Formats: sequence, structure tokens, C-alpha cells
Amino acid sequence: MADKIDGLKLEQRHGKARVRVGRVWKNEDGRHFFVEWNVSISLLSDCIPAYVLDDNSNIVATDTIKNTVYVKAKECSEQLSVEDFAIGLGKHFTSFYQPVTAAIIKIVEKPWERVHIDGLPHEHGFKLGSEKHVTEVVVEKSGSLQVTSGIEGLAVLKTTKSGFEGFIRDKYTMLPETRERIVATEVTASWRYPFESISSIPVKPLYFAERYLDVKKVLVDTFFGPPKDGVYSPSVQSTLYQMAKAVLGRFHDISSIQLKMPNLHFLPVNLSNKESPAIVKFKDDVYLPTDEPHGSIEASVSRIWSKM
Ligand SMILES: O=c1[nH]c(=O)c2[nH]c(=O)[nH]c2[nH]1
Repeated sequence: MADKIDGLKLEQRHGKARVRVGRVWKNEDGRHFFVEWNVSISLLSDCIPAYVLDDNSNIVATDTIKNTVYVKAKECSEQLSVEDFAIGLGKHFTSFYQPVTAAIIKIVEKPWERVHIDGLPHEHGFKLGSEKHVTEVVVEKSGSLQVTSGIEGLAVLKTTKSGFEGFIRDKYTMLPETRERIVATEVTASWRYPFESISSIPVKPLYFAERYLDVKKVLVDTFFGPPKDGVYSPSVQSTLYQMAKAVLGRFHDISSIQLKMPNLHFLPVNLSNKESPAIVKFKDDVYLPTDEPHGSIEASVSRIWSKM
């Protein structure tokens, strides 16, 4: 929300960040389901008078915004995806409050996973996994909608089938060309769904939750290749593109995907001194793991007919 006041441009929004909520659903057969969400909400509304005239009459108190998260969590009697929860919150804020023209809802789901004991799924036991399911939803009063989902912290590594050759060489270049190295990254993925209004989102329960798992599987499978032979990666850039292309090729309800894949280097270890020129001589075996500095490699891939 922007406005011109005193010859100045004032842009503003308000909301509540990092509202944490846990929700359990207990099936009659004794099986429990659990999610933990960290919710950040931004409301777009004309609150300029609060900034310049000490008039708070258009403000939804951020405390009320926080309380709403708990009320809506209580009202969800059935298990639902983090995206559907975000859309429900956005719908509420834009329809319940006259001044609110749009709501931006970001949620990070903590990766609680059902434990297995002796191979059997536990009815009410969960342990923390690693990568996180995230979403950002923008809902407008008109009912128009943007849904973005993503993965954060998907750490993957291959001990071979990776190289890097043919890059620019100049007087500052020390890096040798190689067809044998470790490649490791922590994938951050973010993809956009094509649904443009609340009425066009699929009614299938847990649709977004299933799609999240599908996308994660395609990303992981493409990174690693088949279990026996793997797949050769000529660069992180090439692997990133293959991963993005696989997702867009497989899921027609995804219009674009952004991938961030830092190159987490594993440096060869060679140790020597004057007496012993090769105490440790690197033979693709002993590495110095580093995450600082790291290569930063990111790209967005969209269908050309997409609106993004
Ligand atoms: O896959 C890679 N891409 C790069 O752009 C790059 N740069 C670098 O030093 N090593 C690598 N590896």
C-alpha cells in the first residue's frame, strides 16, 4: 500500500510474524496426525492515517491477527495441507475486514515425521526430519490468488558422477578440471501453481501436500539418477536445469520453479612437509568439507506461456 503524503511516498503493510501453532487430529481408529506451523501474515490495507494522523481505526491489531491463527487451527476439524490453511487464513482476512485488500500468508511447516518402530508406523509418535515444506499465498479481496510452495534445506550429496570442465581459464584460475568429484548442495525450491482464484483450486483434500511429496521425489530422483549407475553431472548448473525440467515436464499444474543450489565444496586433502612430500596424497578419498565460501547457483525455469 503506497500513498503520497507531505510530498513523500509512504508504503506500508502490517501483520504478525512467526506465529507458532501445533495441531493434532485424532482418528477414531487411534491413529494421530500432527503438524507444526510457523505462520507469518502481512495485511495490505489503507492504514496511512495511523502513520500520519494517529488514527488507528483501520488497523486489525497484530494481536488479533495472531489469535486468528489459533481460531482457524481449531476450526480445521480435518487434516489439511499447509497451503489450504494459508488460503483459508487469506480468505478470512480479506473477506472479514473491509479495509483489508490483500493478505500475504507465509508458512513454514516443521518436518515432524511419523516414527516407525520395528518397521511399523507408530500411531502417535513423531520425530523431526530435515527438509521443510514452505508456502506463500497471496489472497486478494476479489478472490484472486497466487500459491507458491517450496522446499527448504534439502541436503543431498553424491560421492562420484560429477565433474566440472571447460570453464574460463585465466591467470587467476587455480581450479583443475575434473570428471571426478563430490557434489553436494542444500536445495531450496520454490514453485508456482497456476490457480488464479480461490474457486479454481482443486477440491481434493491434501492435494497440495501430495504434490509437495511428488515434487520432492522428482527433484531427488533427478539429482541422483538410478540407484546402480547414477547419472553424470557436468556442473551444478546442468543438474539444476535437469531437476527443474523434470518437475515442469511431470506436473502440468506447476507453471514455474525456482531452484537455489549452493555448491558446498569438498576440497581434496594433500599433506606434505620437507621430509615427507606426500604424507597424505589425495586419491578421491580424503576431503575437507566446507560450506563457506560456497558457490551460489540459482535459476528459475518457467513455461513460456506461463504468466510469470
Ligand atoms: O558445478 C560447478 N559450477 C560452477 O559454476 C563452478 N565454479 C567452480 O569453481 N566450481 C563449480 N562447479
